[in-house]
Amino acid sequence: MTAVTVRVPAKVNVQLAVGPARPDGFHDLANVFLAVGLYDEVTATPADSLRITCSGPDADKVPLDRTNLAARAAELLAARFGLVPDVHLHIAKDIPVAGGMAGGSADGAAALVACDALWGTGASRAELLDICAELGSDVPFSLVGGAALGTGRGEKLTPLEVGGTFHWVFAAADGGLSTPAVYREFDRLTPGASAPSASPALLAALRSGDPFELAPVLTNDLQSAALSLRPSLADPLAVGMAAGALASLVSGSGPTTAFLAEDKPSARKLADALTASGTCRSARVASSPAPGATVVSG
Ligand SMILES: C[C@@](CO)(OP(=O)(O)O)[C@H](O)COP(=O)(O)OP(=O)(O)OC[C@H]1O[C@@H](n2ccc(N)nc2=O)[C@H](O)[C@@H]1O
Ligand SMILES: Nc1ncnc2c1ncn2[C@@H]1O[C@H](COP(=O)(O)OP(=O)(O)O)[C@@H](O)[C@H]1O
Repeated sequence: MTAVTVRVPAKVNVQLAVGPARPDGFHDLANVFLAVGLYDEVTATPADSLRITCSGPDADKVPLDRTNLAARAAELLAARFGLVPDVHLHIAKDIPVAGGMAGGSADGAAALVACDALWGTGASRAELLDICAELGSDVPFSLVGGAALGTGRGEKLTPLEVGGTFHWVFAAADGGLSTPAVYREFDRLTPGASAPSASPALLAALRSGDPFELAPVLTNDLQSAALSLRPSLADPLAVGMAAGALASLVSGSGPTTAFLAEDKPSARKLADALTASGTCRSARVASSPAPGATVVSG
């Protein structure tokens, strides 16, 4: 095989319930992930050494060294199967970088699937999920996609049923937000956070597929922390509501903001209003759920 390309989705957290900091520095979560149809593609080709390249509007913000999650994925898979990770991984990036949409996690999961296919390692699903969890808390979800409840630090997944298609707008912001910094701000703002649990109303709304049922139960415990670090995020959130969003929230640790729309035409109108408002860098329409990391060629 000469090249394998894997397509992998972004995510939005439709519920992000955060507990107190654990002794290991992580937070226990009830993290309801929904994969959305904004995609990166990772192409693996044989090479003399491990090399990362990246294209796309945000490419200059992506590290091309061994800290890139795609590179780490190749190294971990190779180590497990006694191989040398000589591979060129090209990332065609469309997911906002450091935007709270798990773009780096997506590339880690995609690189893992691509290298597994290129090298013929034949890793089991359980082995792949194990490596994903080692790469980062959000990486297992990027592998499976769809919708899932993540517990522990978000890496222990239970698949969830989604009864229909939800239409979203995602407004990218200038500059990223550091995930550890947002969790630290959450700790400062929320002394005595209680143990997180999934909301039955939220799970029922996902099953219903009805955006009017989902809108009032969307929650993100990191939103106040993201707004505290970046108060200007209140502007796109307000513009989106005024322009007819059923709900608006910060995506994960931000600073991307997410808007739930009634249907696709409403989402397009909402995206136009957000773009025209000048309160965001760009606004994109996407629907959910979306499949996890999938080989698309090779
Ligand atoms: C907040 C969330 C919501 O899905 O994602 P983003 O919105 O940033 O994409 C995740 O919890 C981010 O997951 P991920 O980005 O994979 O985090 P990791 O690499 O595992 O950890 C990075 C750092 O985030 C903090 N962290 C992460 C997960 C967790 N449950 N508790 C934490 O406190 C820790 O400071 C950790 O050192
Ligand atoms: N493949 C990758 N794509 C983007 N960022 C990456 C990647 N690998 C490592 N990173 C690092 O991870 C940080 C967080 O990026 P990202 O995963 O896009 O955001 P978030 O954690 O908010 O979802 C980036 O600032 C970058 O330093």
